[in-house]
Amino acid sequence: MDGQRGRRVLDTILASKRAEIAALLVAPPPRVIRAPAGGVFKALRRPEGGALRLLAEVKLRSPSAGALSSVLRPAERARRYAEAGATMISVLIDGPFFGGSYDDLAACRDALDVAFGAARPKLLCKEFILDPIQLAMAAAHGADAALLIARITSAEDLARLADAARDLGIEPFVEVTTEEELAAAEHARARVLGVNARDLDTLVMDPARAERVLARVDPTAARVHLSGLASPSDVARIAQGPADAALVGEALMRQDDPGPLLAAMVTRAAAG
Ligand SMILES: O=C(O)c1ccccc1NCC(=O)[C@H](O)[C@H](O)COP(=O)(O)O
Repeated sequence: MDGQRGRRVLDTILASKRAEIAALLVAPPPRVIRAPAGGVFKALRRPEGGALRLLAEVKLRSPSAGALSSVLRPAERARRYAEAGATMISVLIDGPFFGGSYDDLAACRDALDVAFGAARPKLLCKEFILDPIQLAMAAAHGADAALLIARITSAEDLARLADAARDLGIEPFVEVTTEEELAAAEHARARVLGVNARDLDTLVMDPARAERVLARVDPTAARVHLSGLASPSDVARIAQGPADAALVGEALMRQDDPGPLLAAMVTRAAAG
């Protein structure tokens, strides 16, 4: 995909978010509140000599891939991810571009609570967050952590949003692409840091740049590789580097039953 198109996609997503935020600010608050679990940082840290943690994503479609599998409903897919060994489940809640919703997040949380109780994987709300009202929605619908994308905010707004997330008891999971964005994440005191191999302005994958930026993240943080992993051997390659965890979306979403592929990835995450 060319760079111009990527920038247009991100700009269109952000324009749609601003309209959604305006509507959320005048809507009644959600009626059911689901308390966050805490412990996200610890869950994502890789023990000395231990296995890379895996995060599995629910995204029904994406601007780069188009439609993905919808055979399993999000809650059933989240349950399969948990059974196959995911430490965290990321739920894309954007509707217009990714086919998700806050209701999907709540359904995943309720299903995981029933099936696994306190041993359930943590839940990440993946959204283009520009305003604290979106964090309140994420918390109410069952998130333990919320994605904050350094590319789409100023450093000061990123720090304010990270504080607002902590005030709600959810972990700010800050996504960066470049060294400059890493500095903004550090200013926001993020301790869970994702480095995206996909540049959101161009939608182009650059694993070498992701590896370079990840190597510069404070080693006391939970360091997460994001995007572009398609196979167990891709996971094994990341497991040999400094990352604590890696997130897999599209490759799992291409599977009607993601269990076998995720289980094979979990095996290679341990073996390196
Ligand atoms: O996935 C996209 O096309 C996309 C477009 C614009 C903004 C964000 C986008 N994706 C978010 C992500 O980076 C991924 O969902 C996530 O890291 C998983 O990546 P993958 O395993 O490559 O699906």
